[in-house]
Amino acid sequence: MKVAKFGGSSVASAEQIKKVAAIITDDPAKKFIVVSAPGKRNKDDFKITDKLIEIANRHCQGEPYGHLTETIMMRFSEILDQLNLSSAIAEELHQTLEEALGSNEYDSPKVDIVKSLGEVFSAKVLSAYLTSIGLNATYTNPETAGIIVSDEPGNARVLEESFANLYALRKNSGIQIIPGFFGYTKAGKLVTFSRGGSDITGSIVAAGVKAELYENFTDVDSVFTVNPSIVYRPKQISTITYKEMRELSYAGFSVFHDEALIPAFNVGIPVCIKNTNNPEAPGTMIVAEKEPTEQCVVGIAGDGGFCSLYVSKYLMNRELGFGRKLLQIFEDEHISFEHAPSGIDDMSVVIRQNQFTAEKERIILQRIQDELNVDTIKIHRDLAMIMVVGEGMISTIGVAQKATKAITDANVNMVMINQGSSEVSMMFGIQEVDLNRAVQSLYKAFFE
Ligand SMILES: Nc1ncnc2c1ncn2[C@@H]1O[C@H](COP(=O)(O)OP(=O)(O)O)[C@@H](O)[C@H]1O
Ligand SMILES: N[C@@H](CC(=O)OP(=O)(O)O)C(=O)O
Repeated sequence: MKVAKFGGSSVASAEQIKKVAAIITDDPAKKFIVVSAPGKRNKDDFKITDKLIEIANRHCQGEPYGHLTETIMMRFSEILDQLNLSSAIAEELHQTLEEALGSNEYDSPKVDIVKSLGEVFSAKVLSAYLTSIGLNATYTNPETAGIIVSDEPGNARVLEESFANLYALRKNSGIQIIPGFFGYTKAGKLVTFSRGGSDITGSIVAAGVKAELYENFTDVDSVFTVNPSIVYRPKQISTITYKEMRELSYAGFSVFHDEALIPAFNVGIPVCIKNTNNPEAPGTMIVAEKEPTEQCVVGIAGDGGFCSLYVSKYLMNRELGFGRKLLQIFEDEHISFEHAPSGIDDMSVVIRQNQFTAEKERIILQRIQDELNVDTIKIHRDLAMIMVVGEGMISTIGVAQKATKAITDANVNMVMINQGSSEVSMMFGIQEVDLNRAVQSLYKAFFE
């Protein structure tokens, strides 16, 4: 039995939903279907989730949002109309949205309820359509399915008991359609995962029902060795390990959420990335282990939006607790760090720039001066991190040399180099403006 997740691009229009229905009809093993909210129909289009977030924000700030509700209603009405389904689902969406918005007060749990509606109604549309073509399909809410999550609005984590709850769904007959992207706390509050989180729901469901395979349907034939918006028609990856994929997803391969691997990995379920628009293509298999190949680098990813705080202090290495005290300051300010490369007398803390508001920066710099008595503090802004990833690179001669040469050939300055402790990646910090040039040069060096 398989779990299939269809992303926003796969349910963006009636035409796409018909392709999804054909894929489900063709494979009776697909018993659990997870769907995202309708996404972009072309590159200039909008995602329903973005509009819902804008509605919630405008509502909280007392700004008009009627035109956005209208836009969402039009998209759903058009889909329903073209699938010959009753418009009742669109009316229900309108009513649910108004109820979720309720009072004028800013209330973050309500934002999550509003954000989830794209997935809820996408799942309702798909189950109605599958039923209309004669399949036994039922809409299953994550609460009924037993997906229990932590109370972290917009950034939920799955709780262990979910898996046993989901296993119980196996006894139900027919095809169960589950909206992705959210779960419920033990107290019954709806909380969403981070953006792109329907991939996480798919993985949780696959782990819970002990599926033989988790298929993640999107709009590309495979995971490519590099983001296709940076390199034209890059090489495809046929097999990749969980470890490699997690590093690459984290570093910018937006095709699959980096938090979506662990649930499936923990119970040994392989994941396959496939194309709704070309289901015949074999896709990319994500597995626990693979045969070593001569080419140890499997992919190159890069992402911007980082900044780094560098401190140096003579004899830092001999000062007991220095690193802990520095990181404690970030923790006290509720800032999580991404990397913390260090030397004998210096240490950098790399964080996501959007966490580093002017106020936080002032407090952190002040505390470092007052409490740690450092010699130097420097902030590097607008950084990008590039990850060169591949199992086996730790025992392959010349990978670092090839990578640094490629970055140098692109005339890009390296602000930071870090051989990840994971042993499957090498990280380079560069200025964000240089990202595409550096990635293109690395691609050429490793894959052309
Ligand atoms: N290395 C990569 N391989 C394949 N696709 C990638 C990669 N990096 C980024 N992408 C982008 O990810 C997109 C698919 O993810 P996403 O837009 O979230 O799809 P969905 O709507 O199915 O959830 C692709 O269209 C592609 O532009
Ligand atoms: N709709 C949500 C969740 C999701 O996973 O979407 P997609 O499959 O389109 O990336 C979002 O936009 O974040």
